[in-house]
Amino acid sequence: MEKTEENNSFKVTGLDQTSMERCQRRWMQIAKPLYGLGRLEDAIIQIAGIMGNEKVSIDKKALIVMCADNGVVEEGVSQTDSSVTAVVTDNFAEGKTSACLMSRRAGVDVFPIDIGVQTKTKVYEDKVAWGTRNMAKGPAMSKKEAQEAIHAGIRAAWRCRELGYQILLTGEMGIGNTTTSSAVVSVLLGKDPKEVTGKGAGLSDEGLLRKQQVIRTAIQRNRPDPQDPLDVLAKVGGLDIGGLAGVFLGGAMYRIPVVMDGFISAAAALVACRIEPKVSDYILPSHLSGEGGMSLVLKELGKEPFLHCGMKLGEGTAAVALMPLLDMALEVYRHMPDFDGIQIEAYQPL
Ligand SMILES: O=C(O)c1ccc[n+]([C@@H]2O[C@H](COP(=O)([O-])O)[C@@H](O)[C@H]2O)c1
Ligand SMILES: Cc1cc2nc[nH]c2cc1C
Repeated sequence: MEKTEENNSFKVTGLDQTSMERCQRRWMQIAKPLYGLGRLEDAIIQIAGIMGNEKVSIDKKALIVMCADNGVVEEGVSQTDSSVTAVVTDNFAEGKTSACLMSRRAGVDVFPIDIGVQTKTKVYEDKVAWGTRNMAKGPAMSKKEAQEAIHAGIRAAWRCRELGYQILLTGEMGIGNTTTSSAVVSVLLGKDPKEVTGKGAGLSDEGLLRKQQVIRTAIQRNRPDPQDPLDVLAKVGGLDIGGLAGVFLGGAMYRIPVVMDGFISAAAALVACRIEPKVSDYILPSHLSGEGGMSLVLKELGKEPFLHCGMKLGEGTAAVALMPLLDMALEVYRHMPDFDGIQIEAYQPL
């Protein structure tokens, strides 16, 4: 990525070690088997390091859903056509999506953003373009558009911080975005499209072969530079991926934990970490999406998913699904007696 004034403003500092040590000490004092809550304990320690406070709180949770269309859909890479993006985006406005319903149960507030749907929608608009161009024929976006998408994501993170949100969850809606995500991951990890591409929202075996070939063509035609994440995002990515990369960057800049969702969100996290590697400290994974190269991205980012449910719905659903687990771990962290407390109770008459 070129060194511009804007790039230099991605200021990310490290985790607060003192808060992490205090948090770890508290976990060790709690009257339970040592490391009994496993990686849920690590997650709370990580959040303490991000917040700079061992008194961890993630009561206010925001799911940011980036909605956008992808020009490559005209190549027949998805089982539905692009009009579905706008329909589902509008359903977000009415709370009628899987992510909205799950969020209602998990105490998460949902913020859908139209960053690039090809028609007018009913959700908050921060449109960089009316969809991207077909990457099989030329670059999906200009570098400026890719940069603007990232900045829209940073703005969304900033607005959430201003509203007092303590954890950000990433979600997206965009027909064709498993194709763009596969292309981005293929280039950034140096893998053949075959290794990272899955059936998305439900392609046939034949459709999958076509999708892999379209991705191969797009990469050959545009020759994105694997050393330049912005170039990769612009040429074979999408506005939703760019927006989510911005949310990851913004979360790290404003010291708010950001939860990764599925494959599209993982591709965005990869872009953000290639722009600024320190962003990785601020990312919590949620699940192992059944889609394509998810495990390769998780490995590259050094993240172990918490959930292995075979989910691949997108919208932020798996990030939301992780919230009750974190809330339960926090309940123990905050309220469980420590070993001393238990000893005192043991002397009470039965
Ligand atoms: O998150 C995932 O891993 C995931 C995997 C497969 C499909 N999706 C969702 O399905 C849509 C993209 O599927 P497709 O086949 O049109 O690329 C998009 O709106 C995503 O939210 C999401
Ligand atoms: C109906 C539908 C809902 C979705 N939500 C996320 N991706 C989606 C794809 C389809 C096709």
